[in-house]
Amino acid sequence: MMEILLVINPVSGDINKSDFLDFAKRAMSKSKIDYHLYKTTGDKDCEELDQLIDIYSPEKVIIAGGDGTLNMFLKPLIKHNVKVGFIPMGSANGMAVELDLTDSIEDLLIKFITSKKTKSLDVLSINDSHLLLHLGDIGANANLVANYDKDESRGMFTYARHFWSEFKNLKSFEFDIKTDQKEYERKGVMLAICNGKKFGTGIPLNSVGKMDDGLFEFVVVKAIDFSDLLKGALSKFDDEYEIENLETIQAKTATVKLKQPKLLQIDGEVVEEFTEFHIKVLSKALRFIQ
Ligand SMILES: Nc1ncnc2c1ncn2[C@@H]1O[C@H](COP(=O)(O)OP(=O)(O)OP(=O)(O)O)[C@@H](O)[C@H]1O
Repeated sequence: MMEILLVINPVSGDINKSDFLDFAKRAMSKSKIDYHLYKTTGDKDCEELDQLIDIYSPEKVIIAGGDGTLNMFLKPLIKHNVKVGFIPMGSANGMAVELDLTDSIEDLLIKFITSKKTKSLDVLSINDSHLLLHLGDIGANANLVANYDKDESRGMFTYARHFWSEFKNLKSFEFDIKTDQKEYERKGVMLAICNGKKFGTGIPLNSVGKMDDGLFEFVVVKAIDFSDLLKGALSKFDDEYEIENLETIQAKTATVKLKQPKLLQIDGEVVEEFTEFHIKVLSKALRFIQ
């Protein structure tokens, strides 16, 4: 059995990964680790990874890329029940905050190579076809991500430009949520689906989420004013802070119905428009290396 399959997204976050790759190759050769390297191409990567795991049966798959890169591989990672390490090298890296991956990328790699400990994380299944590890939403943020994706320029300035234009033009929309417990009729500018606590930019959107509790949370954002956003951004370091105008609804399963079709964004990637979707928890489905 092979020890490690290292997956690298060469384009994520506009970061050059050749130094990291050199470091990884040296570290693994020095430790006499049997490894295989896979660089993503942006085409059929998920199927490729599924086949590589079939062929090599690695004990661990370590993925270096952005949140979207990790999300893209959830299906085969869960199917093969392999141990997973994630090295955040994307532009926003919300997952890194959530998973507390604060060490340097080199230290993280060494930890993932050497550690035998794992923690199993829940994954959310949407309409039995899309998997969500961290956070999804419809409304303001999904539009923001879609417009940012279409823009040829990248980076924080471009993101900020889209951020302001999106949040200036917020329109609420109506939706019904039916959970395993209760039914809700709501209106808001954003409906977030959270497996964990943190929001992409560090805003503590949901304070009750745990990634291994068999539950997920909806956060209904009823209206955002700029002072709330500012407070949210400034409270990065203060987990106690919660933005007003938020309602949290916890569930094991749920169906969401929208009056009009809306874009759904999952782990930083825009999926498609939905008027109805169903969410369930795949309890402790992903074995994450600690
Ligand atoms: N070699 C490649 N060339 C172009 N695109 C790729 C390549 N490999 C992977 N991708 C694409 O990269 C995306 C995932 O990027 P990811 O979200 O991890 O990085 P990111 O830097 O956070 O992205 P963004 O800049 O959009 O926030 C997927 O859509 C995938 O198809």
